[in-house]
Amino acid sequence: MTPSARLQAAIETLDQIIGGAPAEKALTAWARGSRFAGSGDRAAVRDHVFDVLRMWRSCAAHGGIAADAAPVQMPGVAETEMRSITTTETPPGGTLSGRALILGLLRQSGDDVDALFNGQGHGPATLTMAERGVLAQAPDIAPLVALDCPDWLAPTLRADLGEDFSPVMEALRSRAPVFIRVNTARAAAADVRAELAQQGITAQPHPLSPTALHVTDGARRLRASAALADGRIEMQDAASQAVVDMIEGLQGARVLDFCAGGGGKALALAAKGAQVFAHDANPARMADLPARAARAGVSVPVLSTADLPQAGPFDVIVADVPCSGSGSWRRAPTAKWALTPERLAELVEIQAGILDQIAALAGPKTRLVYITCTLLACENADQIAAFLARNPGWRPGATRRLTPCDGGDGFFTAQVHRA
Ligand SMILES: C[S@@+](CC[C@H](N)C(=O)[O-])C[C@H]1O[C@@H](n2cnc3c(N)ncnc32)[C@H](O)[C@@H]1O
Repeated sequence: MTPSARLQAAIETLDQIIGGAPAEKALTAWARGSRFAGSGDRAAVRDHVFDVLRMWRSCAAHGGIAADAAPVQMPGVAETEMRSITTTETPPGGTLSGRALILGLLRQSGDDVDALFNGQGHGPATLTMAERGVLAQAPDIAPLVALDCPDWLAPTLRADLGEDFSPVMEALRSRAPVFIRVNTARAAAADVRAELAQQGITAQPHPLSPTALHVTDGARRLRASAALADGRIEMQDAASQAVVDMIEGLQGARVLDFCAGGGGKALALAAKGAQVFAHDANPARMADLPARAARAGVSVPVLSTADLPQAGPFDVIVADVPCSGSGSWRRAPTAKWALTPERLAELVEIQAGILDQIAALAGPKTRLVYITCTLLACENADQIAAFLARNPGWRPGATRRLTPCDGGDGFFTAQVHRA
């Protein structure tokens, strides 16, 4: 496919998303109906679509969508949770469309729109007079639109991030870097790097974690690598690895991963020599964990809620709680537009409940480790302060907050100990 044809495919996929289709479904449907597309084409179309999802507001504004244009219905989000995204002061007020969004994207990246919208082959039709009119005008983009920040959340993010607000919001507009975690129980990082290099995959050590390698070239070849297939590496963000590195004394420790989900943290904990037990309120989320653990050469027994009271005592209980995910909006950009004040309040309540649940499971020597991938203080430091206020028998321990400006996703971790 030509670069223009890939853009046209992204335009059509975005039209499906505007119509209410979840992004992944729309991309899969396009790929199924486009057997001629190779893996490079599919990757390029996906990149265009996700670039727009990350920069939806600014793409709409640069594409000439006016403030009163149709509300953006983010894919996979219940109607009650949908928020309208308005792009103020952007004449002349076209209709929201995949074509306008892609125009807005190209305008921001400085690409030659005329050369790409050339009407040839399967590429987009040539520019209309109205589109030429939009492109001819100097864009007048409000600062929060330029940062692709939801208006309602800006005061909170500003207060919580301080001078990091703009750099962090800017970073969240870009693609996330690709990281792997070397399973150091099975392989040395240097050997993995050398093996990957032979397959055309360049991976560099990263300061966030000694187990992290930043894949700077050939990331798409990872899926076919023997190291991934046999559990010597896992796909895992570097900051996600860094928060596990913070937990001391893991060798031989009995650790409960209370919110294990797919098991990313559980496997990282086990690789450090912990005897890890996995639990999740939604056991279906742990479906892949046994196979992943076997591949990594560890055993991670799954505990049901009914098993928990008898399974202790644990040296460490980790709660990688559900959160707004604001630290990982690069990877899951629709979450940025789907979050509402009501959902955030609900998450804060769930997190407080989980902290109380793990405290109730703790023995006299158990340490609690709270983890989120959010940047919001109400889900992070404030949550821990509220827990300590409710529970005078606990004292604060090590805390760390990472933002995308540190290189990985935004993460927060806080440990609490018996007073
Ligand atoms: C951030 S995800 C966990 C990610 C996982 N630890 C990893 O590293 O791949 C949060 C998980 O918490 C689970 N969860 C939500 N509410 C819970 C609760 N009250 N008790 C336990 N787990 C809960 C969700 O099902 C979800 O799998």
